[in-house]
Amino acid sequence: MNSDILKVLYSAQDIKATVQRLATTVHKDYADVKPLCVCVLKGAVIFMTDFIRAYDDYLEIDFMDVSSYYGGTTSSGDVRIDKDLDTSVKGRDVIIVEDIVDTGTTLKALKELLAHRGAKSVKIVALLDKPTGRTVDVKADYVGQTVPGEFLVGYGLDYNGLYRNLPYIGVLKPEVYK
Ligand SMILES: O=P(O)(O)OC[C@H]1O[C@H](OP(=O)(O)OP(=O)(O)O)[C@H](O)[C@@H]1O
Ligand code: HPA
Ligand SMILES: [Mg+2]
Repeated sequence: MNSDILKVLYSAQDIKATVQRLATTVHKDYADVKPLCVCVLKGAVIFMTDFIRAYDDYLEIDFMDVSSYYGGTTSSGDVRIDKDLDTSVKGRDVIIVEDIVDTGTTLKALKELLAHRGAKSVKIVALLDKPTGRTVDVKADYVGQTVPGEFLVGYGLDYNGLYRNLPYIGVLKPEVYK
């Protein structure tokens, strides 16, 4: 699996420091509230589990499965809800926890949906932001790292369902998907 990686962008240690910084920054804005952290399956699952443990205060969690990629390296532009939340977001301060903002399709749709359902506030914490990929107008409120326009894998990010379990984030060798 490691031999499929062209270069490592963020080591496990880099990611740990980034996640801790994000949790501390986000917490400052939620000092008096118990936010509902919504993990966007499956990519954000690794980030979410580390983020909530670095967040040293009351919070609740829930999960939503939204897909727009269907296994490839380019977005289809459509978003499909495969698993909905169990929790009502009405009146809640929601933090969407996402691994990467690329075209922005997933997060724009999700943010609008949760606001429409009556969330008191909806903010986005994204471990990675790939601004060169953006095709729709959406911005994460908290960003861990801004990344170049390459296809990344590891720490939750997949190619064809694989590489999510890499402890680091790296660039896949183009010959793997070409
Ligand atoms: O900004 P976008 O262009 O929408 O891309 C970002 C989304 O794409 C990936 O998820 P994907 O839909 O591939 O599903 P997964 O999380 O199950 O890997 C990634 O985890 C983000 O959720
Ligand atoms: O760079 C990426 N890697 C994996 N999944 C993704 N989904 C959007 N961008 C990416
Ligand atoms: Mg995802």
